[in-house]
Amino acid sequence: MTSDAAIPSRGGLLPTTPPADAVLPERNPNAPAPGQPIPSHYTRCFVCGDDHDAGLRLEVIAGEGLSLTGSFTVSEHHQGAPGLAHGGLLTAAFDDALGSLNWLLSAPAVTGRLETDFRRPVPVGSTLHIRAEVVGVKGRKVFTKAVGRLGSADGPVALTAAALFIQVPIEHFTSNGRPEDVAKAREDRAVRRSVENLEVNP
Ligand SMILES: CCCCCCCC/C=C\CCCCCCCC(=O)SCCNC(=O)CCNC(=O)[C@H](O)C(C)(C)COP(=O)(O)OP(=O)(O)OC[C@H]1O[C@@H](n2cnc3c(N)ncnc32)[C@H](O)[C@@H]1OP(=O)(O)O
Repeated sequence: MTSDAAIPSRGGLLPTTPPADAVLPERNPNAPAPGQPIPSHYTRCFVCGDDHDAGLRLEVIAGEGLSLTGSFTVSEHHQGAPGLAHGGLLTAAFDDALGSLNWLLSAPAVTGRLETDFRRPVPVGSTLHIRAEVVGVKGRKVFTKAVGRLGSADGPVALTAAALFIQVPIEHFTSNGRPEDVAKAREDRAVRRSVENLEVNP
């Protein structure tokens, strides 16, 4: 067996399950109330933005505590195999739904690690219902998990996922994004709302 030295390794998998000393912080009092929408963070976001012709248009609703639900309908733009959703695209939906949990903590964060288990094919035209929750926080690390069900909130399980988010300063976005998009984003209504919610100044 050969090992591919060109692909860097972190020296073992970093877990998406929280350590024993992780905590469950209080929900931020300024976060959307249970039952209220958690808005998109950027109108051009492929998953949650409304300014994207082929986007997933994920809609997210805050749940109790550090939880939320989300849903989107698979369109013909989202195919991998004929008539079936592309797996990577389903993973993108979970990335965003799990990432939206950070609104409840009101701290900007990016995905460090994301795992998805595909348990059932997801046909074009079906609606995927996601339930996601924070399972622990340690320092800057936010541990999360989610399930996706077909057709309804208690439909058959199609996917399960877990992710580790790392909290970052707002400069992560302003310094690393393509400058012209960052400049335009200062006027983006969804970004402005995010920045207000996150209580940070871009
Ligand atoms: C006017 C404009 C303003 C714009 C504002 C916009 C507001 C919008 C608001 C909200 C947007 C949310 C958008 C959500 C979109 C959906 C989510 C995504 O798709 S995000 C994209 C994909 N992810 C990345 O691109 C990350 C790329 N990676 C990095 O940048 C770095 O590696 C980063 C920040 C993740 C960590 O780097 P370090 O230098 O800050 O921190 P270190 O020291 O390396 O790690 C801290 C701890 O985390 C662990 N860690 C780091 N990376 C890990 C990983 N990949 N897996 C597991 N653990 C990891 C480390 O082992 C360490 O743990 P120990 O404290 O030692 O226990």
